[in-house]
Amino acid sequence: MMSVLKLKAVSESTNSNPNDTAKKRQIVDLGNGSEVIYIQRFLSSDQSWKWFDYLDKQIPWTRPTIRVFGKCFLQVHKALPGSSFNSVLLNRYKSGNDCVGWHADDEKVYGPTPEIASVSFGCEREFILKKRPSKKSRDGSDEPASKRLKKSSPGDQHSYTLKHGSLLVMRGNTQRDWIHSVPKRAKAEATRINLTFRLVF
Ligand SMILES: O=C(O)CCC(=O)C(=O)O
Ligand SMILES: [Fe+2]
Repeated sequence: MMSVLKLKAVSESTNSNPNDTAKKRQIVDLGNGSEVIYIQRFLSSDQSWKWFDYLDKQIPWTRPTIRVFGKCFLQVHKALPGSSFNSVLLNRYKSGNDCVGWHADDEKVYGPTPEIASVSFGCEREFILKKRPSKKSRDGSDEPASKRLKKSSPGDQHSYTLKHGSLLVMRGNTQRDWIHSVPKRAKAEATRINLTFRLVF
């Protein structure tokens, strides 16, 4: 499913204005140590279209997902002091028919509390986070799943429209307690490219 590709550092600057970025930063506390940060205008529209064109044309999109190790060429950590990333996964959604099903990025290589920073280019798509339907709840109670399901509340699902040039970060216990997806959207005709920065141990 994935291939490894070496990519040279191509740019050190993002053109993002730190004051503007700070204004638009939304931090959502999902509870129990899970947190999401969303910055709608992380990159300017022009800069984001340059990235889109570069990635769309230069990456050999023979597979839907490509993993790149090494130096991250977009300085995402500037917006996230204290965070570090050493790999980036590239996803291309040719149209609204391409999607990612419910999953958590909880593989052992990402450690116990993975931080995942996702930058989006091109067509807007919906990103949904949903509380993980676990067999045994993480808060210590072990009621059957049927009972817990009835307790689900609107706070158990969060949806973001990932805009061109936006940054969404999942951190803390988000991969342990939540799952996420990018569902099919019949109306989304254009291509979306998404980069997810991760720290692989
Ligand atoms: O395309 C996205 O925004 C999310 C992709 C994703 O969940 C993943 O690569 O693990
Ligand atoms: Fe994911």
